[in-house]
Amino acid sequence: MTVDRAADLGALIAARVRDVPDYPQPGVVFKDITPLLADAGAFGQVVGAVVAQYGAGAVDKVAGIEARGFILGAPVADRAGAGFVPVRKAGKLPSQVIAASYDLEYGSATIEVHADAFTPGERVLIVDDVLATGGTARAAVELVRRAGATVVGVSVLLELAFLHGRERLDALGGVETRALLTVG
Ligand SMILES: O=P(O)(O)OC[C@H]1O[C@H](OP(=O)(O)OP(=O)(O)O)[C@H](O)[C@@H]1O
Ligand SMILES: Nc1ncnc2[nH]cnc12
Repeated sequence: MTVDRAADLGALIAARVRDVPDYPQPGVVFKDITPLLADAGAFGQVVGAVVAQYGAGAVDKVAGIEARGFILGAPVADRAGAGFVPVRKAGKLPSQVIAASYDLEYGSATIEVHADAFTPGERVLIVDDVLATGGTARAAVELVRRAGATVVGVSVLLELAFLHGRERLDALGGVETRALLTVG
């Protein structure tokens, strides 16, 4: 019997991510990952699946995007044998930063990384929970590249295809976008 592990994991994610209508504003269906995080088995499988996309040792740093990208990105970095770099919302990092601004499904924001977070040529995997319009991930790619490092990919738990984030990342060129589950 053939077991489709990707389909199994997709079904598990679909079962553990809760839709919250009209949050944080009317018309938005918010994808709440907290039930998945609270399930030890599901959380572990998700982290393992992202690590397996590239294999341990294939990336030097994992860049996790505040806030939910921290929750996934830090254990991915640990299991992949990589360092972790926090990509933070503006004004939170203490030392010299580089910044990028962007729009997302429900507003606009600025993210920052420390200017010395990456060594030129380092292989960086960007991790977040949701890819929606792609504004956040695109800004993160821009920051990593401006810091002189190489983006090997963007990995997310959940892609909202109807918001076309993947196309925005594809337009940058050289970015491999992977989602454990794509909806819409
Ligand atoms: O593809 P986009 O349209 O850019 O949207 C995706 C981003 O939106 C959410 O973050 P949010 O800014 O809500 O921050 P949070 O993780 O702190 O809740 C999510 O965690 C992604 O980072
Ligand atoms: N609908 C959504 N749910 C969760 N996070 C998001 N980020 C952008 N859009 C989102």
